[in-house]
Amino acid sequence: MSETILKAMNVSKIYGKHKALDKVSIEIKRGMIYGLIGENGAGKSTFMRTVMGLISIDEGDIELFGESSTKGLQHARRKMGQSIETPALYPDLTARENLRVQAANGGVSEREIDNLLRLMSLEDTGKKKVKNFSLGMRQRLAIASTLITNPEFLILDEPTNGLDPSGIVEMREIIQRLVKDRGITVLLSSHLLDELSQIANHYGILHKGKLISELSREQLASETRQYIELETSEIHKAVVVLDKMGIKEYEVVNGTEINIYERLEDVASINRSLVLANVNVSRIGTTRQKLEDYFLQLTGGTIHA
Ligand SMILES: Nc1ncnc2c1ncn2[C@@H]1O[C@H](COP(=O)(O)OP(=O)(O)OP(=O)(O)O)[C@@H](O)[C@H]1O
Repeated sequence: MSETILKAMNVSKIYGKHKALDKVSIEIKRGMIYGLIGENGAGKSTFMRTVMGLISIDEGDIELFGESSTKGLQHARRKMGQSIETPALYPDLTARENLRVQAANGGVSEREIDNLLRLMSLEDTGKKKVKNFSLGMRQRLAIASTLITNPEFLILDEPTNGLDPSGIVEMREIIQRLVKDRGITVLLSSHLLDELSQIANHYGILHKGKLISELSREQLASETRQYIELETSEIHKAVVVLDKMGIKEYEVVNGTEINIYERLEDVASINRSLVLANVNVSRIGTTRQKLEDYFLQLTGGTIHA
């Protein structure tokens, strides 16, 4: 069993009469990229702030790297980095100069700064000043500055928010690289499940302060899997045709239904083959349960993006 990095147990946070977090329990193990998904106001930032110790909790317990005492947590938080409240970037300095300023207290070498610039795909920014950076570049530099202290656990609040599609892809690759190259465990948030599903390998769904579901990547994939639904009164004949077509990933659901999990784009030719073999097809079509539909189904609401 891999090491537990964060264990939040029944954490509640109340603002006045509003319960921003309601008994939230989350466990994050080393190497996970844990995606916290929820619409605006669901409590994502509040949860991240409690983990970082930026705000106090009203109920529950937080354990980090096995530490839960006040002193132990203080110590554990030194192994963490976060993008919730990052040091300001200096607009008139270059990426390298900014990192030098952040590194001044930490005794970080130029070589490590080189590594960080490379890791964040900022190595070619040369003399360009931060004020002329794109939002994506600025966000990557902000993450680089949190990496100066060499954290083992990184918390990123909506890291892809506001980025254009290519910036999103770049950020995704960088986060995956951080996990692969440096073994950093990551907790990140988004209000788009579709977006998170491409980065994270574990998901927690927050809704109105409550954690309503937790899933692994595999569970999410099977919950939202796309397939062809075939309805026929002649299941046995249909199976023979599918086998002949070399289709292996299918499931006979009951006496009249087969789910086909491959060749989703081939509905027409599957239908043709069945009909040519005199199979009586009453219905055939693709079910596409998109991730956002799944999210809405769970939360029973609308997303305010
Ligand atoms: N300092 C505060 N005082 C009062 N209420 C607050 C405070 N901070 C957050 N809240 C409320 O707590 C709830 C959760 O906010 P939070 O920022 O954690 O949501 P979120 O899921 O991160 O959403 P967003 O993506 O909009 O930041 C919201 O209803 C918000 O208005």
